[in-house]
Amino acid sequence: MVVLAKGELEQIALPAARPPAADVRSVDLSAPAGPAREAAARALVAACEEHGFFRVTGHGVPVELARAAEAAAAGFFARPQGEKEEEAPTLGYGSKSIGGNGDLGWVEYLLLGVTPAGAVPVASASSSTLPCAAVAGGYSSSSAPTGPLRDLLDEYTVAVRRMACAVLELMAEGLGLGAGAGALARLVTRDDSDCMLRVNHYPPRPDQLGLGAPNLTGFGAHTDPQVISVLRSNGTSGLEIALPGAGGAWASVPPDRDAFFVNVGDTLQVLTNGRFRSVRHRVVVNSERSRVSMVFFGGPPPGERLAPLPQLLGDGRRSRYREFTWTEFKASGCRTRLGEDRLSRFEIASSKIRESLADEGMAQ
Ligand SMILES: O=C(O)CCC(=O)C(=O)O
Ligand SMILES: [Fe+2]
Repeated sequence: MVVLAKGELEQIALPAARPPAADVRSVDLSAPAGPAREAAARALVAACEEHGFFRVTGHGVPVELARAAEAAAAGFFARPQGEKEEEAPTLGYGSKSIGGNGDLGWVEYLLLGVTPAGAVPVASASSSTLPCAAVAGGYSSSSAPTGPLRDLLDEYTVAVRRMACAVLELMAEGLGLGAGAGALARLVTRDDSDCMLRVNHYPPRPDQLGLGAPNLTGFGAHTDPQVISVLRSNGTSGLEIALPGAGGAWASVPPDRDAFFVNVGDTLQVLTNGRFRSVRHRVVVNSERSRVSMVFFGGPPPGERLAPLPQLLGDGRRSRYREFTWTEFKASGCRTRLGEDRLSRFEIASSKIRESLADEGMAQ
C-alpha cells in the first residue's frame, strides 16, 4: 500500500489525457550471424539514435523465470504493510519516495544492488537508482537470510545481466567498434560494476479519487543515469517515453509481457558523444490493474573513467563531455531532483560558456 497525505496526492496528480502509442522498434537478439544479425544491429543503433528506447525479442531469458520472479514480487507487495516494512533491510523495500530530494510517486518498490554474491538490499533511506554518493563505493553483503523471493530475483538478475551484455555486444557491432567492441559489455559485467535491480509496484489508482479524477504520477519524468536499463512488466500500461524534438511530447509504450524494453542511459549518451539519446520516461498510474515492473540497471564500476569512445569521435570531432568517473557522476547527481538534467554540468560547451561568463564577471 502507498499512503499519501492530501497535499502529497495533489503533488503527484496529472491531467487525465492519455498520450498516443509510441512506435517502439523491435530488435531480435537471436538473429543468426550474417545479414539478419547485421540488420538487427542496425535497427538497434537507429532506435538508440531516435528514441533511446527499443523492445528486445529473442532475448533468451526464460519466460517462466521472469513470470515466477514477478509473481513472487507481486505476492510480497500484497502482504500487510508492517510485514513489508520489516523487509527493508533484506529486500530494500520502500514506498512513495523516489531519491532523497522530495520526489514522490504512487509506487512501492524493492531495490537491490547486484554483487558477485547475488542481489543485496540497498538501504531505503538513501535508496535510489539515481546517482547518489551513498552507494558509490558498492554494496556490502547482507548477512540477512535470503528467501525464495530473493533467490528468484537473484536468478532473474543473472539472466537479465547476461542479456544486457548481449545487447551491448550487438550495439558494439552496430556502432562498428571493431577491436574495442568488448568494452561496452565489460562495463556492466565486471565484478565491481555498479548494477542494480529495482522492482516497482504501482497499485491501482485509489478509489477515493472518484471517476474523472486525474491520473497519478507513479514515477516522475527522468532519465536513467546508467549505461542501459532493461525492463519488463506484467503487461499493464503506464510507461511513457518522451519523443524527440522540442517539447518532448509523451507517447505511451504498449505493454508486452514477454519482451523486454531497453532504455539508453546518461552514461551511454556520453560514451556515444551524444549520438544515442538518454530517453526521458515516466510512469503514469491510470489503470484499474496493478503494474509490476522489474528493471535491471547496468552501471559501470565506481572508478571507471567515462568519456566518449575514441572510435565515435570521428575526424576532428570534439568531445561534447569532459571525462568523469562514475563515482563523480553519482556524487554530483545526489543533490538533484528526479527530473533534472544531470549531464549538463559535464558538457564541455556549457562549462566553457560558464567559464567565459565568469571571466567577464557575469556569472553568479
Ligand atoms: O516501472 C517502470 O516501468 C519504470 C521505472 C523506472 O523508470 C525506473 O525505475 O527508473
Ligand atoms: Fe527509469
